[in-house]
Amino acid sequence: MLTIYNDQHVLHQGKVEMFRGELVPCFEVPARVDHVKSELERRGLGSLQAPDAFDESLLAKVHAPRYLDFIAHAWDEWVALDPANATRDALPSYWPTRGMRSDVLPKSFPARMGLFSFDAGTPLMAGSWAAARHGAACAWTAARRVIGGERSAFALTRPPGHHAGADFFGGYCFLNNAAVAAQALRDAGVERVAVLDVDYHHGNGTQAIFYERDDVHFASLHGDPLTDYPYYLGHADERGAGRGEGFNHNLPLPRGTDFTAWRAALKTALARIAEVKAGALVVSLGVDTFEGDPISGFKLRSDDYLRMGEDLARAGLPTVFVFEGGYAVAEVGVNAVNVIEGFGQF
Ligand SMILES: NCCCNCCCCCC(O)(O)C(F)(F)F
Ligand SMILES: [Zn+2]
Repeated sequence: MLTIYNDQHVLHQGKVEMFRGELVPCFEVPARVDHVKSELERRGLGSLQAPDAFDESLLAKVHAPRYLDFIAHAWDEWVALDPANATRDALPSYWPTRGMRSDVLPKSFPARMGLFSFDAGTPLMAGSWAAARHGAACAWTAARRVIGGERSAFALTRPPGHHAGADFFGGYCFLNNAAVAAQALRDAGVERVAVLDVDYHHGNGTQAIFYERDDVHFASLHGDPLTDYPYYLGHADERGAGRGEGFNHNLPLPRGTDFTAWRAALKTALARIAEVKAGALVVSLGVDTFEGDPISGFKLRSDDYLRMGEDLARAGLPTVFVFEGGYAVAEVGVNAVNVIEGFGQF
């Protein structure tokens, strides 16, 4: 399978994140992508390409212009506040909640950090924008290769994207790579695109971006939001709104879910994707469903990812894989590439 690789991902390397009430070293580290890349190369699974030159205006098809403008200049504003900030990651501290306003753009940079985010676990640093922007270019390029006739393509990138909404970052995500890929497929004339999110965490950003649309069907298997991040979206009763009614499909699963139960949910999600007659598939490929993942709660084992790849191939759709989560760093390469291998062998 063709892989489009974001060689600028190393520019994004957070120092700390807020986790269970204290600042801890970031889980979302460059080594995650390095392990996947070296495993792809070790198995000789297809070539690695750089992304095509990317027209940034494409981002405005899934993200709000005022958000893009903020993110693109956030680091410079952070350092302009205080030169000492150049040695610190930018993190939000205040957020608008119920009954407060988000239509007015505050002058305060810290206030805008909170307006455009939903957690304190997503540090922003000097190279974050460049890494995220190049990652979106990878997802867009992977979609273009599939439009051009490739059966599948893999956007190997970080930071991840599925928690990023039209105008907010969070969950280690700034730009929604899967949404960029889905929109690229739509722009190329695919009548209806399915986004299938297999990351442990619900893709709240992707759901929100397409929630009122019937041309992109969103399906997600994830840890039940009653107990798991992102907590405030991802319930089974969220079925879409307006034209989008019926084109959102959440399958929350309890902590401790093993592959047998997980695979049954995947079958249900794929059956619905066939029913809505999707012409192409974007997979938000997170492998934090792994039993050894430090921040997640499912019990999938490494060989299960081969089966997952085979099941995804059986859907018989042109497929764009976009790398999302997975924090058991030693095994993330084997687990992610097992999906790619399983898909390709089928
Ligand atoms: N007590 C729970 C703390 C949760 N901290 C944030 C978890 C973010 C997960 C990110 C991800 O894995 O969904 C992505 F794919 F986006 F990278
Ligand atoms: Zn995740």
